[in-house]
Amino acid sequence: MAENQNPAAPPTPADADGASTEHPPESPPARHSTVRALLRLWPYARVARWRIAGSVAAAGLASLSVLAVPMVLRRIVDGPIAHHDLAALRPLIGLLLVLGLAEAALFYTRRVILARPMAGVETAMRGDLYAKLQRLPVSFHDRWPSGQLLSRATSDMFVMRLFFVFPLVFLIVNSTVFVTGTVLMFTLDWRLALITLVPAVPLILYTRRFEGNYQTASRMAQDQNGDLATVVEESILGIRILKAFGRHRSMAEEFRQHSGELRTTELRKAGLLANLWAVIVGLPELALGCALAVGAWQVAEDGMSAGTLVAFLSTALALRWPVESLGWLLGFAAEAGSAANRFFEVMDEPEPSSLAAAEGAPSGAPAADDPGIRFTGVRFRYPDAPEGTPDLLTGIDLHVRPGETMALVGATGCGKTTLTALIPRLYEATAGSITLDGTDIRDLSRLRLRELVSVAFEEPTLFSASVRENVLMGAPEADEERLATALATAQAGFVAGLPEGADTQVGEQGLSLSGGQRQRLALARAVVGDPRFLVLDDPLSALDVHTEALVEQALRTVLASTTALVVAHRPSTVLLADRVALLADGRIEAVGTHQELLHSSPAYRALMSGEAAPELEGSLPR
Ligand SMILES: Nc1ncnc2c1ncn2[C@@H]1O[C@H](COP(=O)(O)OP(=O)(O)OP(=O)(O)O)[C@@H](O)[C@H]1O
Repeated sequence: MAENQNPAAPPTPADADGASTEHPPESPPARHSTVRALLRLWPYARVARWRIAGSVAAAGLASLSVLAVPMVLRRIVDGPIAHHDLAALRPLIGLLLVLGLAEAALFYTRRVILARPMAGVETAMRGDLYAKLQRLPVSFHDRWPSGQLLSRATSDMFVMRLFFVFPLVFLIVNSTVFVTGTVLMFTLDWRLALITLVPAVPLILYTRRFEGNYQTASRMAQDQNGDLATVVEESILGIRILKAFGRHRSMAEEFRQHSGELRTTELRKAGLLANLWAVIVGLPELALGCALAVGAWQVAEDGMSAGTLVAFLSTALALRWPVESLGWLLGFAAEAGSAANRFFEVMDEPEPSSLAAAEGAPSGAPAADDPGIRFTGVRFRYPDAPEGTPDLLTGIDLHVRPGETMALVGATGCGKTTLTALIPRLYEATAGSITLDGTDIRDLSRLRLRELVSVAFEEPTLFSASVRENVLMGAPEADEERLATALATAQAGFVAGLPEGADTQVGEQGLSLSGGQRQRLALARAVVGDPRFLVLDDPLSALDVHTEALVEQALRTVLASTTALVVAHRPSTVLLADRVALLADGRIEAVGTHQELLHSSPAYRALMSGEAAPELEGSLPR
């Protein structure tokens, strides 16, 4: 009896896991989408359908054995007890024992058969979500706070799994038990049954209202949980800045505010549940009291046997759990429904269609009828740019010749990084085309594109892995020699001095290394695959002038066979290039050697005048 007679025992999702999910950028789900959202989970749960059916059957049989007890009691009261026949009592007591043992065994079975397959279902869903997040474009990740995605991949999964293991089974079983018990009550005495069922109508109406309100509150709590996760994540990642600027107090204040909001919502949920509980427990108790009074009067008047009254009351009491559990079962279903909604909000995000389609496209070498990188009429605006703002890139026409290194310069914020991000298709150009050796990048498979183009950004991103693993991300099949050459090209000699050389773990985000060291590893990662096209977004900015000169010298060897576009902020980086392109007002305003542009372009002169050291001018590439 333990499982179904302790309604307070099952954990609510919020109790079980402090941090929940997200903050969907768009509208919250429709109020009554719980069932629809949960139904959409069926393809995942389908694999465990026989287990779910077995669990329902076991729980159903256990509950029915509870309902059989009143019938045995009736026979005991009206038989052996009424006739003082102790010999007839023994088998009936034995039967009660068997029913009790069967119930315990069946409930145990119910738990055991579902636990393992549902853990597998959760793993599959999490795997799909992770894969989807990897496929979604960078513009998606720009919009969605990572804390929100993190909580979707963790606590939401837990809520959904628990729904299948417990509430789903009991929603089915308890409804069946309720119907069976009601029929039994009518069989025993229809008048008492009617009295007992009077509260059903207000209960149903109240429950419907509760469902909508609770779902709204659950969704709000999950969103606030996601916001809270984002704040915690940002304050942990940015702990150095927070400490350096003494901002930990204001961050703590922000945390407290989010935490307080979440607390308020959780209290609201608890209030809604408490009200429902009061109604669900109070009304049936009242009706049962009335039924008891009428029944006792009927027994006194000889209109009913004492055994029937005992059986009726025992049946009504056995139905208390199915009715009372309705509150938290509905609450749990609402939470699981909004968790499922939040899961599908991500899963339904459209993927870049041509990129996805190109997955299966042939990945042969591009046609070389137009060698190099060519931008033709390329326009771009960020999907989340405010309404009415002009396009960031308004018609880029540029040709980087094969084997050439082109520096891209322009005022800060003019779109240099954005332009380079279009080549590996981190963002999709809104118009125009980009070709690599004559092949439109949209016609290349993602794999092929990544093989052809290597990138290194000003902000180097390293992962919690060894130096070797971080560098070889750029060419997993590369051997030791290539690794050593790449490290040498990037002037990453410091690696040899690390405790375990290239096998040294660099810590989360590589924060155990200096900024310049991280940049050099990121550069080594970009060149290790000996890529045909190299996109460098000011990857030497953290290096001192001496090291930068050494890297540049080494890079010349690499760049001799590579077509490269290099965002440059410093004249020293411009020197690396064969030609320079000036980006201004969303267009390429001028192209030429540094010297040519200095003579022909006032804008370029103005841009360089603040930075160009006179001693560099003499050694300009021509
Ligand atoms: N994800 C984004 N969503 C919306 N706008 C963005 C996004 N990233 C950049 N921008 C905006 O696009 C503009 C160009 O940014 P970009 O980083 O390309 O400039 P940049 O020329 O590389 O600048 P810098 O020389 O300072 O590195 C900026 O105004 C920036 O605010």
